[in-house]
Amino acid sequence: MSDKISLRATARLARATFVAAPHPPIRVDARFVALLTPGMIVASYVPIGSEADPAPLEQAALAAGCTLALPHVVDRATPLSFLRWTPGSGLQNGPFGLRQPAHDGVPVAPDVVLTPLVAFDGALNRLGQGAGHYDRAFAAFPGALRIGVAWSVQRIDGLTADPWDVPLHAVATEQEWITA
Ligand SMILES: Nc1nc2c(c(=O)[nH]1)N(C=O)[C@@H](CNc1ccc(C(=O)N[C@@H](CCC(=O)O)C(=O)O)cc1)CN2
Ligand SMILES: Nc1ncnc2c1ncn2[C@@H]1O[C@H](COP(=O)(O)OP(=O)(O)OP(=O)(O)O)[C@@H](O)[C@H]1O
Repeated sequence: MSDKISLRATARLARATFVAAPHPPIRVDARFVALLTPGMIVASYVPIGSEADPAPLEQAALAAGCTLALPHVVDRATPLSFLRWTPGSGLQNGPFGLRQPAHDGVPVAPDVVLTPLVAFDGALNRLGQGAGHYDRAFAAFPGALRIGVAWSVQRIDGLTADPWDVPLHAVATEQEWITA
C-alpha cells in the first residue's frame, strides 16, 4: 500500500514535469479507430491537473459515429456512473475538482472506457487515484474495452497488481499505441 502511495507520488511528479514543457497531444492510432463502430458508447473523461487530455480520441470516436459518455462521481465510496454527453453540453463541478454532467443525465453502459491513470506498466496494469472507481466500473462492465490514456512518462515497469486490478487492453500515449 505504501508502495502504491510512493509510486503515485513519483508518477504524478513525472506527469507534472512533462506537461510543464511543450508536448504533442495524445496520438490517435489507426488501431484505435479500427475498434470503433457507429453507435458505440465511448466513455471519456474531463482531464484534471496534468492528466493526459483524451480530446483527440473523443474526436475520432465522434467521427466514427460513436456516442460519448462521461463519468459521474458522488463520493469516494459510491460506484461511478457513466452519463451520456454531447460536446458543448453543460458540465458541473463535482468532487475532487472534477467537471462532470449533472446527476440527472442518462446512464449508459460503455462499450469503450477511455481511462485516466496515474501510472501503467508494460503488462497494462494500471495505478489510479486509489478510490477504486475504475476498478469497480471494470467489474461492472466486463465486456467494455479498457483503453488507458496517458503521457509516455507515466510508464513505470513492474507495478504489482492487486487481486481486484483489471488490466487494460491498450494504452494510448502521445507517442504510441501500447498493447500487452
Ligand atoms: N479526470 C478524471 N476523472 C475521473 C477520475 C480521474 O482519475 N480523472 N476518476 C478516477 O477514479 C474518477 C474520479 N475519482 C477520483 C478519486 C479520487 C481522486 C483524488 O483523490 N484526487 C486527488 C488529487 C490527485 C492528483 O493530484 O492527481 C485529491 O483530490 O487529493 C480523484 C478522482 C472519475 N473521474
Ligand atoms: N471490484 C471491486 N469491488 C469493490 N471494491 C473494489 C473493487 N476494485 C477495487 N476496489 C477497492 O478500491 C480500493 C482502491 O483500489 P486501488 O488502490 O487498486 O485503486 P487504483 O488502482 O488507484 O484505481 P482507481 O483509479 O480505480 O481508484 C481498494 O480498497 C479496493 O478494495
